[in-house]
Amino acid sequence: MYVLEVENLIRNYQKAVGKKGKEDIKVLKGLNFQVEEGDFTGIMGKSGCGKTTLLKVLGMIDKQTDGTVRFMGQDTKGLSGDTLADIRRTKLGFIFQDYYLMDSLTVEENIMLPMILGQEDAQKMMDSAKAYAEKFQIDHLLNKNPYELSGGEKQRVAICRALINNPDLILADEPTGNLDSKSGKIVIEALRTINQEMKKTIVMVTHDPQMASNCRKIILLKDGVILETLERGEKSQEEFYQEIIGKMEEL
Ligand SMILES: Nc1ncnc2c1ncn2[C@@H]1O[C@H](COP(=O)(O)OP(=O)(O)OP(=O)(O)O)[C@@H](O)[C@H]1O
Repeated sequence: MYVLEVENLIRNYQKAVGKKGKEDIKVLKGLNFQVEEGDFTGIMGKSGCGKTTLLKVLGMIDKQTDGTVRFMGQDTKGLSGDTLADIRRTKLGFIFQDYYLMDSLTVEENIMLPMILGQEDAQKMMDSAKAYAEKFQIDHLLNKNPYELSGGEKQRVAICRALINNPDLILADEPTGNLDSKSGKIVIEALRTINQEMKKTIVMVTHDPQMASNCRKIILLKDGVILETLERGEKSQEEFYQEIIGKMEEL
């Protein structure tokens, strides 16, 4: 089963030229790929090549200019804003570099937020939040506010929030980008657990080859097209890391 099917995906932005003119900036120039259920797919490429743009379209935060994105077999093109918002809240989990936690809420409330918006039963929400917090060793922080936490702890809160509705797909944009290497390792370990134990499908943007070597597959973007897709296959993580480093020179 494909979680995502992307066909001829094009995303242009418009730039003002002179007083009245407009010019297209072509960012994604016709991408084709699929993400299978259970995949852990990385997206890599130079700064400005369109990684975040792609993740936003896959996460239905942004719309493509042309082409097709099917999520769980459904073409997202004709869906209303409300339907897209429902899909984002119930079927997708987002993890961002900057965490996007609400400082005015406790850690527990932050984790429960997608369920609160869905008006779920209070006890069910608290039980789920506690279970995920225990799984990622932040249960002792449930009554604190995000501003009292380290970056690595914040990102684990964001991971729990991303999982709380049992989504079909997790989208992560540079999830270790703001973390030191020790916290980054804890976060990537959490993502591996989510993928391998919980069988969640993950698409992760990263510029870090060490992070990327945890993926099963890597899409390399260059100049708005897919330069190559790397498969880990039977390679060890170290061998895959070396392959990624080699390919990065071509980006
Ligand atoms: N809303 C927008 N309007 C116009 N141009 C945009 C907009 N968003 C992004 N761009 C441009 O599109 C290109 C791709 O941006 P994007 O953020 O997707 O790149 P990226 O690969 O994620 O970069 P980085 O690794 O630096 O985060 C860049 O040239 C950027 O300036």
